[in-house]
Formats: sequence, C-alpha cells, structure tokens
Amino acid sequence: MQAVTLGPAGTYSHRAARAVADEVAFRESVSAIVDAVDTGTYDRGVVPIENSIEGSVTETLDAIADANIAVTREIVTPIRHALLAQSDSFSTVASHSQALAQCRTYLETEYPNATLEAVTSTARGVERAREDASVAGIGHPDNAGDGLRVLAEDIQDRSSNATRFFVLAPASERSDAGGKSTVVVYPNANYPGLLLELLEAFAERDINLSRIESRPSGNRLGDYLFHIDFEAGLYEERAQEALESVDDIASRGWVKRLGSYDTQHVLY
Ligand SMILES: O=C(O)C(=O)Cc1ccccc1
Repeated sequence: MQAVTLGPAGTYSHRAARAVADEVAFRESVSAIVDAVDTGTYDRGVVPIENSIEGSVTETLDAIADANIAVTREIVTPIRHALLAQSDSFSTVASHSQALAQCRTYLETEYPNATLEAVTSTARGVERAREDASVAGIGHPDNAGDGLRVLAEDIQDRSSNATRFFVLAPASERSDAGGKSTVVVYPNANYPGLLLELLEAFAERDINLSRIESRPSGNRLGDYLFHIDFEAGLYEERAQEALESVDDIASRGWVKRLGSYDTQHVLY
C-alpha cells in the first residue's frame, strides 16, 4: 500500500505514515495530501490533526471538512524536537510553524535574537540548514545525517509533546467499526442553546466526546462548523441515535460522517 504525506522525507508525518504503508510519497501541503486521496491518486494519506502543546492543525480541519474522504485510523506519536545546524553560529531558525511554536520558550531563552522562519515542514527546515550555514532547523534528530550537528535535543517546551495524525482513505472505505468516530457538523443556524442541543445528543446516550472544535464556515462572520470526535463506533445503536438527533439539529446545514476507527500508538 502506498501513502502520501507531508514531505520531504524525515517529517514527523513521514514517521507516522511508515506505520501504515511500505511506500510513502510526499506533498508539501496538507491540502495537497487531502486532495491526492480525494481524487484517488493515493489509497492512503497521513495528516497531522492536533498537538498536545499547540492544539489543532487548522489547515487539516478545513481541508477534511471540504473533502469527500474517510478517516480509517488515528496515530498518536510522541514528538521530540532537536536543533540541527552546521554550527552554533546561525541567525535564522527554520521549521514548521507548529514546531517553532512548540519550542517557543527554548528559542526565546537560548536564541532571543534569532529570526524564526516558518517553512512547509520540519524536514524542509532541516534541508534549509543543510544548504545554508546561517540557518538552523528544528526536527527529529535522525535528520542530521551528513553535514549537520545536533546542537540540542528535547527542546520542546513540555516534555510530554504528542501529535495525533489521521489516516485518510477514499470515502468508499469509510468504516462503521472502531472505538472512536469523527463527524463534521454544519448547523447553518444560530440560536441560544444550539451547541447545548448538539452536546446533549451525545450526553443523553452516555457517549463521551474526546474533542470538539469550531472552525469558521467561511460563509459569514460568527458562522461555524463543528468537528466532533466521540468515543463510540458508528456501528453502535447509541451512536446512530445520537447522529439522527444531530441530523435534525443540522437540518438546514449538513453532517459529514468521516468514519469510525481505532488508535495506533507509534513510538520511534
Ligand atoms: O513538519 C513535520 O514534520 C510534520 O509532520 C508536521 C508536524 C510538525 C510539528 C510537530 C508534528 C508534526
């Protein structure tokens, strides 16, 4: 099986993707990965969804809300960042915006004068460091290879730093089996108690929510989509009943069932 994920080789997404596919191809943006699965170019895509320090990867939430795909697994992996450069005389630190944010305190304390440069992935930042002695990258220490030194390890602001990835598949592979499910709800309505009604649909059936995230619909200010993860499979009657109730609440909008799935913990 071939999977597509965030490149170039050496990203954290690449490490997660190796757990689901023997061959991994790369794109330089999350939207391009979601698109490649949606259009059938690849059978699987692996995208970061949320981080324990920095929260949601909003580009992923927006791309999956728009696409016709399924979520077939979640992968949770610890993230341990290293600072990689040719020497310690660099003036710019280049990395993925999430990695720069996860190391904010370390960078402010140790390199207060460095310029931070957001690039498309951690591995892209490491490539910049390999080509340019004035640049350091933040990424997995295994990316050092020839020509780069590991100047510091474990530089994230909290020792417990984990990222959750979604494994995406074509919509036809959506499964009702699994311990968790994800839906995106667009109520296209705004009245007192709307969100309470949505939450009650799950609470009344004893279904635990593990995440709820609002994203702007893009249609008008104050209008939102809700990304909801809950701890039940779509095969379960209580989940089906909860979603019937959610369908009623969102009768002026839509409810997208992305699928049920299990969790895989990947260590490296
Ligand atoms: O840039 C990467 O390596 C990614 O896979 C995205 C990312 C960045 C920081 C933490 C986890 C995932």
